[in-house]
Parts: sequence; structure tokens; C-alpha cells
Amino acid sequence: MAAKSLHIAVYPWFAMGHLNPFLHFCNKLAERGHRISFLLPSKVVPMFESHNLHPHLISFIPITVPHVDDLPLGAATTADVPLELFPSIMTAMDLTKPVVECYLRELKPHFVFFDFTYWMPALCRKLGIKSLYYVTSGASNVAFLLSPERKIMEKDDLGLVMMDPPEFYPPTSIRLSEREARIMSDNKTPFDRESKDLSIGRRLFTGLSECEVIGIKTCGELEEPHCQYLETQFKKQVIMTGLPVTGSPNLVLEEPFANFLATFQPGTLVLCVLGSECILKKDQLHELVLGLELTNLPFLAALKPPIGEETTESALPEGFQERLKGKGLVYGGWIPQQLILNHPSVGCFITHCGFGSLSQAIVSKCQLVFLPNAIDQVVSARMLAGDLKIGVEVKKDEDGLFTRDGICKAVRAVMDDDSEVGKEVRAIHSKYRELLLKEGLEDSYVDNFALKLHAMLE
Ligand SMILES: C[C@@H]1O[C@H](OP(=O)(O)OP(=O)(O)OC[C@H]2O[C@@H](n3ccc(=O)[nH]c3=O)[C@H](O)[C@@H]2O)[C@H](O)[C@H](O)[C@H]1O
Repeated sequence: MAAKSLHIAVYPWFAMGHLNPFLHFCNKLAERGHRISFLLPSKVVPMFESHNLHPHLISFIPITVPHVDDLPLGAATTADVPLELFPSIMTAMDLTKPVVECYLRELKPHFVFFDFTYWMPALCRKLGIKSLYYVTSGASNVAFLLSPERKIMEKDDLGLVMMDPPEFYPPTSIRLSEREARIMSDNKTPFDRESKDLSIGRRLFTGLSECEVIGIKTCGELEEPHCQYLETQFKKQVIMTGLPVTGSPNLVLEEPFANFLATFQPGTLVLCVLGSECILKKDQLHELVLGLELTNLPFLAALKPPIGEETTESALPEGFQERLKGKGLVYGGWIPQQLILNHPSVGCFITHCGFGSLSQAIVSKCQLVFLPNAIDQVVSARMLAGDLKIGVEVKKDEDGLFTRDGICKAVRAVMDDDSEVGKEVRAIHSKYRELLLKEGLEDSYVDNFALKLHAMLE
């Protein structure tokens, strides 16, 4: 007998790197007959309509993002503002709590799926609704950065403690630099707007501690030990939802990419994409593109304009585009990453390790180079490069800066035929690729997830 249809309300952090994975997962749940009330910024609704595969089951509920003093007019997600204004997006999201409460009273869902709204578990308890914290960035970084062993709520400055893994963390080679260690606990973190109690670490930790159950976009083939560790530490169920590995079918590569890629030998081109949020400073953008030039390999790089620059093209080193014409293309806009990743010419993928890109990277046939940006991406990169050894991380100095030589060295390490490291990561990567491409793997996780939710209602 078909399991009873659940009614789930979702309210993701106003970032495309969260909204997209939540929608993907809602499509998978709607495929199984469950009803979804998807609360999201009004501005995003038109973009999402075309990706709603079950409009009779998934209803978008537009939320007006309140204006907060220093936000540009109309800003609704992190894609609309630089990193230093993320706190204002967070404050705006917190200001929607009364409206969200009204909707939840009216909708009466069985569950609410949330992430950055630390107040959601308490609100759900008041309304008799179960709350699930849905982690879209994988398990290893949440376990490393936010484990209860870290005592984030008691310690003001975790400082150097964060450089090493928590005591009972699964065996790992992951270590953070002093600069990286301070990002999660430094009171000047982007979310520390009202007081240190709202630092990003405390915000996320509160949500994880107070929710009834944790869901994580990952799979046991990659992060089983980290999910078990989180279950032990947070003393609650942690349910994996699998990794989306198949892109949208029947999409055709358009210009200028189709013609450009067609000119190269199979497996020779380096693709570099740094996600929807990463904005490099101009000097680092120069180091990146000059490093790509040093590899003597063809490349396609999608890079947002640095702060203060109108376009990416105008920010490039003098004469760079002319010098590289035909061999290198630096693109300032959005590119169809997943489609290009699967093009036969592409042989190496430099990724910032956003979890959406990581799952695409692992099932690609490319050699992998990691150039992480946000702190969760740094931990994911260290786990994949240091523990699983499916790629190579670009070396950075103690200030978190990389050089053109570092870029070139990491790419050559995985692309040179005579590189032992290249052979090792290629063999290990193909093992994980086969594991993740196993027929029906993601669906088996989603089926199991739905069963466990039902069990919570019995
Ligand atoms: C809060 C943060 O959100 C981030 O999202 P971000 O967009 O940076 O990265 P992805 O998760 O790879 O998501 C990026 C998605 O956009 C696609 N894409 C991106 C650029 C482009 O030019 N073309 C594309 O098709 C890419 O294929 C992927 O599907 C990260 O999760 C991070 O871990 C999380 O903490």
C-alpha cells in the first residue's frame, strides 16, 4: 500500500546554493506523491517555475524580503550582494518570521525543512510541527566545524582549536590554517550583525541542536562515518538523501561554448568554475588566469567580475584575451557547468568545492583540482583531496592566497601523463564515480528518507 502522502513546508537560506538543492530534493519527494509548500523570496519564483517538475504537488509561496538598511533595493539572495552584506540578507530573513508563522499556522504541514533560520525549531514546537534541518553542503564539513564537541555556544573564540578535528571525528588528515580556523568563530564573521550570539557558527549550531531530525544531501559511499559521527554527537537521527548525479536531460550546449569546445582534443581542456557566490579579488583573478596560461592547456574559466570592475573581461591582465585567443576563454557570466563537464574535450575541472559542483565533479570523467572559497568548501576539499585522494588541492599561503605557479602545479600534477599523483587520483576517482553512478542509488536514499519520516509520525 502506498505510504500516506506527507505535507512538507520548506524554507531554505536565501542563497542559490541552498534554494537549488532544496528544490531538487522537493522534486524527488513530489515524485513519490508528497506535497510541498516551498517558501522562498518572491524574486526567485519565476526562475524556479521552470524547474518545478510537479506543479500539482509543489506550491511556491512567495515571501517578500523585507528591506534592511544597507541592502541594495530589490536584493533578495546572496547572489545579489557581496559577502559583507550577507548579514543583511540574514537579518531580512529573520524579519520574515511573523509571516512564516502565519503561513505555517494555515498550512499545518507534517514537517518543516529549514537550514539557516535558527528560530525554526522553536517555532515548529509551538505549532506542533516537526522540524528537519536539511544540510545541503555535505556531512564532513558540518561534522568538523559544528560538532557539539566544539562547545560553540560556550566559547567566544574557538580560535586555534578549530585547526584540528574534534576528538571523536572520523580518522582524517583534515587540518585548517590559523586564518581558516578563525572564520567560523571570529566575531567579525559575515553573520555577526547583532551580537556574537548570532555568529554563523552559533546560528547553524542552534538549528542543528534544536531540530528534531537532520537530513543531509550526501551518501554513505562518500560520508557514512561523518553521518554516524553527527548522529552520535547530536543524539538524533541523521538521514542521508543521496547525491543528485544526473543533469537535466536533452539540454543542448549553446554558443559560444559548443564551437569553442569542439576545437580541442578529447580530455585536454581545463574547465574552471567557482560557483554562484565566489568573487575573486582582481589580483587573485590574475593569478588564476595566468596560472591557466602557464599550463599550456586550453581552458574555459567562468569567473564573476571582481568587486569594483564592470566586467570580467575589463579586469583581465593587459592583452590576455588576445594572447590566448582560441586557446583560452574567460567568461564573465553563468555557464552550463554540468553540460560542459560532460563534454569530451574537458579533461580537468577546477572547482571551488560547493557541494552541488562536487557531486557533479565526482561523477565526471575529469581530473579534479580543488580551489575552495567558503570555509565549508575548504573542509570538503581537504576531505576529498587528503582522505579520499580523488583530486588535488591548490596550495595557498597563510593569508589564503594562491599563485599562478600553484594553479599550474596542481593542474599539471593531475594532467601530466607521467605524474604518479595523476595516475593515483584518476584510479581512485573512477572507483568513486562508479559507486555514485550505480543505477537507482539516489532514489534508494530518497525512498529510505521518506520511510524514516513516516516512522517519525507513527
Ligand atoms: C551557501 C553555499 O552555497 C554554495 O553554492 P555555490 O553556488 O557556490 O556552489 P554549488 O553548491 O556548487 O552550486 C552551484 C551550482 O550552480 C551551477 N553553476 C554554477 C556556476 C555557473 O556558471 N554555472 C552553473 O551551472 C553548478 O553546476 C552547481 O549546480 C555552496 O553550495 C556552498 O557549499 C554553500 O555553503
